[in-house]
Amino acid sequence: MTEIAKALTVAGTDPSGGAGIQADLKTFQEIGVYGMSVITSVVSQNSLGVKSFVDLELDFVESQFDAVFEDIPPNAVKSGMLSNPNVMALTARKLKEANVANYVLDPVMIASSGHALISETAREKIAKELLPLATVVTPNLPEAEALTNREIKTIDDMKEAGRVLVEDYGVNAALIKGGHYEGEADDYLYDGQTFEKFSAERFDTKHTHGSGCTYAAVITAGLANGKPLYKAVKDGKAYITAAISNPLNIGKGQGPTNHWGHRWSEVQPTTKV
Ligand SMILES: Nc1ncnc2c1ncn2[C@@H]1O[C@H](COP(=O)(O)OP(=O)(O)O)[C@@H](O)[C@H]1O
Ligand SMILES: Cc1ncc(COP(=O)(O)O)c(N)n1
Repeated sequence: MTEIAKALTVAGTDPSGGAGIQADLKTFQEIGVYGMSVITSVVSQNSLGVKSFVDLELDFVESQFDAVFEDIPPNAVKSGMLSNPNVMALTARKLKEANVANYVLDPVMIASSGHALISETAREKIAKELLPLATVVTPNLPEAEALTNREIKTIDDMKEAGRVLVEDYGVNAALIKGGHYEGEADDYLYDGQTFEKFSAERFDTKHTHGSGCTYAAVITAGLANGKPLYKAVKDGKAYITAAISNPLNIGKGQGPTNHWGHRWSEVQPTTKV
C-alpha cells in the first residue's frame, strides 16, 4: 500500500478562514494530501483587513517543528508568514536539519489588504537564508520588487526579477505572480534555464483574499505527491483560477477564494435554496 503524501505549512493564522494556515490546510485537504501546520503568529484578520497579531515565542515555534518532524516527516514544506528574522533563521535551520527536499517559499510581506505582515530586516533574512533552500519562491509583484530592489513595470521586468532571484540569490526557481499586474493574470516561472508562462483570464472580482497562500499550497501538495515543479505549478494555476472565477461571495470586504471552485458544478456547498 502506498503511503499518503504529507505536507507541512509554516505560517500565520486567519480566523476568518481565507488565508494563512487555514487556507493551506483547506487546500491540502481538498487535494488529498495529509496537512500539518506550524503556527508562527496568531493574526486577527478577516476579509476587511488585519486588526492585530501576536508572534509566538521562538521556543514554542521550535517545539512545534520538533513535534512534526519527530513524528510525521512531511514530503514537502511551505512557508508563508514568517513574522520576524528569528523565526526565519529557525525555519532555515529546521529545514536543513530535517533535510527537506521540497520547499515552497511564499515570501509573505504584505496582506492583500495592504497591511505589512513582516519587518524590513526580515526581507534580508529571506534573501540570505531561505531563498537558497527553496525549490521555488512565489512572490507577487510588490514582494518581487522588495526582494530584488528593482521596480517592476513590464513583463520583461517580471522576468528579470525571476532571473535575479535564481542567478543572484540562489533560489532553485522563481514564480513571479502577475495578480497585481494589469491585463491578464499571467505568472512567469524561471528555473535557471527557461521561462514558462502560466496564463489566466483576469476576473473582475474583489474576492482574492488568500489567493497567494492557496496557490503556493497547491504547488506544495503537488511536490509532496512527487510531481515535477512545472506540473505542480500548472495544477496550482488551474486550482487558483477556478477558486477565483467561482467566488463564494462571502465576507464584507475582499472575500476568500473558493476551494471547491475546480469542481464547482459538482459541489455547491454554500448555495442556499
Ligand atoms: N482577478 C484575478 N483573476 C484571475 N487570476 C488572478 C486574479 N488576481 C490574482 N490572480 C492570480 O492569483 C494568483 C495569486 O496572485 P497574486 O495576487 O499576484 O498573489 P498574492 O495573493 O500573493 O498577492 C496568481 O496566479 C494570479 O495570477
Ligand atoms: C497569516 C496570513 N498569511 C498570508 C496572508 C496573505 O494573504 P494573500 O494570499 O491574500 O496574499 C494573510 N493575509 N495572512
